[in-house]
Amino acid sequence: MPANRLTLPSPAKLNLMLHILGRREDGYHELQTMFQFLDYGDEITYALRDDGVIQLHTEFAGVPHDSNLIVKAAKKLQEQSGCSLGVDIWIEKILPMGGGIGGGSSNAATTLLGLNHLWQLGWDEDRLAGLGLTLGADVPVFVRGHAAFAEGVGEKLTPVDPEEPWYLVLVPQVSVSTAEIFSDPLLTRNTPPIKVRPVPKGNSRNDCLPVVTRRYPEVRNALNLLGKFTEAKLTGTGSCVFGGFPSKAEADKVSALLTETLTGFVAKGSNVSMLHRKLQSLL
Ligand SMILES: C[C@@](CO)(OP(=O)(O)O)[C@H](O)COP(=O)(O)OP(=O)(O)OC[C@H]1O[C@@H](n2ccc(N)nc2=O)[C@H](O)[C@@H]1O
Ligand SMILES: Nc1ncnc2c1ncn2[C@@H]1O[C@H](COP(=O)(O)OP(=O)(O)O)[C@@H](O)[C@H]1O
Repeated sequence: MPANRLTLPSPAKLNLMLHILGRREDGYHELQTMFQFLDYGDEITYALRDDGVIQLHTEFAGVPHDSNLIVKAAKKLQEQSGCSLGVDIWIEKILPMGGGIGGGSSNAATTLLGLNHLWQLGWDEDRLAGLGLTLGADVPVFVRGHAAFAEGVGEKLTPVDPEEPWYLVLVPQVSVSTAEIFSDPLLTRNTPPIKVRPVPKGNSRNDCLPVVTRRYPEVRNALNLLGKFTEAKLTGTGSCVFGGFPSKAEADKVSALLTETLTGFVAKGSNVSMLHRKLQSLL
């Protein structure tokens, strides 16, 4: 008997570097970025319904039910698969919104994989990633579940295996809109593409950083404080900043000093997402 209830993790991601190569005719930007997952994230529970209704029971401040990426992902999958089943959904949300750690995209990907399992659709990963891309540029990497060098708008993925340090992630109390940063006239949009693989060391810049720090003093402050202990970087379009440490103890030590005044958390970097590790254990 297949389970009629499923609880799955929905991990965060970091952009270890992010270069902006240019702007396409549709306004989207061509990127080169490196994604790695964190063993840290939300937890989503799905319970099967046989009446076709899709109901998210957890309320999100500022996000109407039908605009939630969890609901959008479920509805699209239901429509495109012609499935007559429905689902009740609850989420324990710990990932900050607008933090550049991909919470919304991750929730959408977890929902696609979770419902593919619960509704027994048998879709393969290519098909799920294709549907995911229509929900957001970052969804495919969460569907694939392996750390990746990404090109295009983030959909051309090459699996990579960077080191897996412990990270201290600081969460400045501001929500940064991705669209706002990409529409800033001062954004660097002409970084030459990296053509050799693996990506040579010294390419860890994030082209969004100058624009984000100019607009958000809170992010500048977090980068300065963390930068006293390790190389401090911005993930995605922010607001979160992060730094790597060789052990949990060292990350915890710096965390104890900085989280007196700032919000943050410590988590292990991971090249195989915890969602995929959990799904593997169900098979
Ligand atoms: C740049 C990244 C790096 O991971 O930023 P974060 O959002 O994670 O900070 C992502 O690719 C973001 O992906 P995602 O958050 O899914 O973006 P989307 O919802 O698809 O796009 C939001 C808006 O940002 C702009 N946008 C997004 C991605 C891109 N490559 N070029 C763009 O110009 C577009 O104006 C778009 O309408
Ligand atoms: N399930 C969801 N989780 C988080 N944000 C969501 C979700 N559904 C819709 N959103 C919207 O998407 C925006 C971007 O969210 P998120 O992916 O967390 O940020 P980022 O891409 O900066 O990491 C939020 O500000 C919110 O309005």
